[in-house]
Amino acid sequence: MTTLHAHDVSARLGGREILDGVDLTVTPGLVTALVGPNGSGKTTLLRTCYRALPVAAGMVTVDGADIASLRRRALARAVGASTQEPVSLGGITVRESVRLGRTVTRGLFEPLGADDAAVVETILARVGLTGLADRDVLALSGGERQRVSIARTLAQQPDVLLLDEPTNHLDLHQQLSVLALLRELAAGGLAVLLTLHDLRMAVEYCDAVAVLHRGRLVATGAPEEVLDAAVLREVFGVRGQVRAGPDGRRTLDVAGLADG
Ligand SMILES: Nc1ncnc2c1ncn2[C@@H]1O[C@H](COP(=O)(O)OP(=O)(O)OP(=O)(O)O)[C@@H](O)[C@H]1O
Repeated sequence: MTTLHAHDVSARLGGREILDGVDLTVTPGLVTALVGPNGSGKTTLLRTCYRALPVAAGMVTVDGADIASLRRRALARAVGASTQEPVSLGGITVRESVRLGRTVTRGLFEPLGADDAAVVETILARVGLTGLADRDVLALSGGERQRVSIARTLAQQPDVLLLDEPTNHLDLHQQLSVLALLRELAAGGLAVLLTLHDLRMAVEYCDAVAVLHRGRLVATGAPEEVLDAAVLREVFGVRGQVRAGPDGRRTLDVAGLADG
């Protein structure tokens, strides 16, 4: 099982410091939601964790190894990222797009075999894409494309799964099924970190939340511990609280905007 750590990570974009000394652990077996207001640095932090953006200071490690020094294929085996970038330019089918996830951990001339085809079919089925497998990726809705991006990352079979807003184009049924799939994968030992705007989803479906505010990680831990009235007010500007129901399920009640 593989743990990803961001150690005292700072990042700069356009000459501005976007992240400032972030320490975050992405633990195997848990689904961790990275939450925070617009512009707080969530996507930037995620990008440093899969080396799409170099850190200005600090280090990201997987099982103790600095990802800056990993070879491309070793990094792809350790860390997979589903981003908000378009899944491909088109002209390829959903199945072919998901197959691309198998190639990133291979050499250029290492052909895919029957095992790879079986993995692709299993993942297409798990993400509910079997019926769309022969469609051109450009002929899909936003939500369908989002699932292709997730499926392609899963096809990579990484130990740490990073997802940038994996549910933002999905209808409620698909949102819940993606979150259920992530929980299932985490139960199998994967470390999962996803950015999420929907705090209710984070509270109800994630094991842990990490709160970013103005480029700093202000709290991390179980949702009911982290999202207290003060954090909801000061970071998110709302009045609210996390409640535990009699069945043990957590819910987030938001009463309205915080004063001022
Ligand atoms: N290329 C860039 N150059 C300069 N600043 C940038 C660049 N990209 C992003 N930023 C700034 O970095 C900050 C953090 O952006 P980021 O996308 O990480 O935030 P976020 O928390 O993911 O936001 P959102 O919830 O709106 O998606 C924002 O203030 C944004 O304007």
